[in-house]
Amino acid sequence: MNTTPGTGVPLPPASGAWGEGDPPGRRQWHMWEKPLPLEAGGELPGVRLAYETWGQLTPDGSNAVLVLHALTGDSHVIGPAGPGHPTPGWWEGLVGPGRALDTDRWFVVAPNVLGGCQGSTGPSSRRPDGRHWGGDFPLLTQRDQVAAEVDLADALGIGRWALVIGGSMGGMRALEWAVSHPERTEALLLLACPAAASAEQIAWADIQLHAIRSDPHWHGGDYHDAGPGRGPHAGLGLARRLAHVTYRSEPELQARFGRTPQHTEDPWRGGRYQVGSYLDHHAAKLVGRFDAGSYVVLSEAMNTHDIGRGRGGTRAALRRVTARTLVAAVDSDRLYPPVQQAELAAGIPSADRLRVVRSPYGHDGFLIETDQVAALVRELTSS
Ligand SMILES: CC(=O)SCCNC(=O)CCNC(=O)[C@H](O)C(C)(C)COP(=O)(O)OP(=O)(O)OC[C@H]1O[C@@H](n2cnc3c(N)ncnc32)[C@H](O)[C@@H]1OP(=O)(O)O
Ligand SMILES: N[C@@H](CCO)C(=O)O
Repeated sequence: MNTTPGTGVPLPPASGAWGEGDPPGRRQWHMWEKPLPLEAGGELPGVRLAYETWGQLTPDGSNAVLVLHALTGDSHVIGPAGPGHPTPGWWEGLVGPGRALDTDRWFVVAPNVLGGCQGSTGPSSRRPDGRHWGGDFPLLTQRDQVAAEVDLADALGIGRWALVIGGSMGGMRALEWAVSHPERTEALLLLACPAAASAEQIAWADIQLHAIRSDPHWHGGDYHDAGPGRGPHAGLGLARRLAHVTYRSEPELQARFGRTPQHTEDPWRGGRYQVGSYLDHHAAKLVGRFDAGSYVVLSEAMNTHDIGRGRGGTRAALRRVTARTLVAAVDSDRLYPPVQQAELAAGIPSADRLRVVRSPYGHDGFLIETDQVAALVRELTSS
């Protein structure tokens, strides 16, 4: 078995690893019958969205909740790792019987984002002619991704979501839902996301894109047929290392790792500090479960995020939202700082005051502080 050097984490085969195959489990697929028209022009044929659901849809369709994942998430909100699900659920504490999104009450739907690599159409998927999309996969925007999710909602018979919830990239799509389809979004919970990607967010993403594209195994994105274990793994690993630092806070890293060497390694003689080893670990885990092409497509899509584009600017766009809304910031988030969520809370007429998730963990706080997120869900769904 090929493994990421020095980690033992298995590398995916370059071909057939993502976006294809129908592993057993709860995952289902929705196929678009027509090509999806894209905001940047052109269209995407053969679109499919992978999704998972929990609970039962009521006959009037009024209890549906849409959960939207972040950059490297997937449809597997809860449940163990298994075939097709390399990680256990990423919001385990939030969804299930007796939890804030109580599946005895709510019908919870979680799609894998368009452009992703866990069942939905993305660069590692095959085009109608059988070749991988690779570097020919078109530029997507959040609006395209939401348009694909609208078709899924229609297919499931959901005319209006009782709640749309998302953090980070998922929050961008949740916002896009509420702005483009206010009549279909009854309540909205936005976590750690902006109205538009800022210069700094674009800058961090650009550096990550450079890391991937400068990997000699990138081949312009056409590496999916390169053979088992071949792909821009080093570039993707670099991108994840950098991103992961932005996902955490400086005080957390300092308190947790300080200047401590990793076990018996000596940083003065080529060994690693603990924090370097920690980043190596997260890089290797991502390389083992995620497609670099999807990472590029989704990062570029996040860079296009600007809720006011073509809508008379951010303030005018936010005024379209009619959903009962809560916006929450993570107090230590240096990637999507609270000032961005304050702008959302102030600009959405139906939003209550900005809520703050207290966490030492930085941006990842929206994934880690599930008790605080659960309290916000309960507040929003009890009224
Ligand atoms: C919606 C979505 O975003 S879905 C995708 C979410 N999941 C991911 O992004 C996976 C990457 N992980 C993360 O982003 C974060 O780990 C979270 C948010 C999921 C969880 O955060 P935390 O619970 O604080 O985990 P933390 O960052 O401390 O990482 C723990 C891991 O680091 C490892 N680790 C800790 N210190 C070191 C070290 N010195 N050297 C090597 N590995 C280390 C631990 O062994 C543990 O490994 P494991 O996850 O394989 O069991
Ligand atoms: N850990 C999250 C952070 C981005 O919000 C992810 O990988 O999706």
